[in-house]
Amino acid sequence: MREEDFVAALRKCGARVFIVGGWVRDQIRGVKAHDKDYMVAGIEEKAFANLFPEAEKVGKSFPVYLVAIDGKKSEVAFARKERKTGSGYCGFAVEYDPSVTLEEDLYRRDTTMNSLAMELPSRQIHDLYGGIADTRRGIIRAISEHFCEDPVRALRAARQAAEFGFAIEDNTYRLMAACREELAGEPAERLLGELRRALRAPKPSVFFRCLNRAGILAITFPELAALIGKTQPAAFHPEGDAFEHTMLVVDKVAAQTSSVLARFAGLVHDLGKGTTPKEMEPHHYGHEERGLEVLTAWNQRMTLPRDWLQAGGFVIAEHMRAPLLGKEAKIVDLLLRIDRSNLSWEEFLAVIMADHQSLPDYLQNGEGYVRKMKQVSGRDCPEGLTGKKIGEWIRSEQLKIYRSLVVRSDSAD
Ligand SMILES: Nc1ccn([C@@H]2O[C@H](COP(=O)(O)OP(=O)(O)OP(=O)(O)O)[C@@H](O)[C@H]2O)c(=O)n1
Repeated sequence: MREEDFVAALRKCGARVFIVGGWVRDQIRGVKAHDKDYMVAGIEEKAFANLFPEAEKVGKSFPVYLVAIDGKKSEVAFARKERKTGSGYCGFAVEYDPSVTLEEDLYRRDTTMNSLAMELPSRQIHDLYGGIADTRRGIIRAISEHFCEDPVRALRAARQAAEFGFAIEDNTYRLMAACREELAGEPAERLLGELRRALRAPKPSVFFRCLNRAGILAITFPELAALIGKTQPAAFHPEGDAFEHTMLVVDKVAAQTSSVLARFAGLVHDLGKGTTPKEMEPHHYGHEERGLEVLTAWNQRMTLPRDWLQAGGFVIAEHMRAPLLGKEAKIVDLLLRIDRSNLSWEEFLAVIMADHQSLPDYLQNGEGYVRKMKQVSGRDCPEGLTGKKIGEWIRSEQLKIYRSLVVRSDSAD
């Protein structure tokens, strides 16, 4: 159905139709807007369903319909009011009868930039809370004290600050802080959803810094908050403590690759520094082992995506020794391990480079070396070898190949 037909049918029944939220905000930002969300006011649900029998009802606590408009399935919601009845994001009573007005619907939303509505067909923008000015000035501002009614809005604000390069104003920080208690009871998937989107941002560090400034990093991601104040040798880390170092690394990885997997691995590479005994600081001997324990505990707390867990664990275990190996046999083992990991070479090297600033030849050219080494096949082994002996022969052949390649690349200089 064409948008204009959808709108005309509703207006014939006396309803008003709006595009709301992120799409309108992104028009003002002048960036390619994502999917349109529609909101209708002044119509009974039954009348709507009769008008669009092909619309698919979704949403449990309040009706949202999926309607094919201009070739895309778009969400259509009814103007609604929300009343807090208990804790957490389920503790709401929702009212959505036809008497609910545009003003009431916009008031229950999170921030001014997300409260803009474009009425159709006139395309008039309703800006009740100064959302246009805030969007133009890059300011994230809660509409009212209702902000705290969904505590995950605190993470949304921090994530949108990272995504758009916007600043959160002071009173909104206060409201984010007020979400503290209820955040502890939020489902992990909602927090991880925001973390995933924050990791896609150009500078993911902004997300963690905003949470920290609001005093809620320790509630949401205590493993990262534990890095704050953990000192490091100044000669190697002029940037400051282990948290500052982690923020630097995650942003550097983000500058190299759009891979969320690599960015997560960068985020967690030094988690073990958060549990270094005070008397050992500024050194963090054994932080690789401790880091794996912290990641395991984080996973028990939140159930991380399996591929994040794998990539994070791999980088935690390898990041210190990977660029410092001397023995060829160890280098060959490492190169084969990297190849078997769930990170691509580009992803792994982006993290190591962000952490160490430079790469030895065996890492820089590692992918090519491994490609050649993997050509060795057990089928070519000398007759009479069996079982373990075949494995040993393959390894010694791979080592020979590695040695020949390294010599060649050295002499080519
Ligand atoms: N916790 C939430 C989630 C959403 N919204 C409102 O619902 C709209 C649509 O939400 P959603 O599509 O999740 O996000 P957007 O803000 O549209 O944009 P983005 O996906 O870029 O975050 C938001 O703009 C906001 O008005 C809200 O008030 N509180």
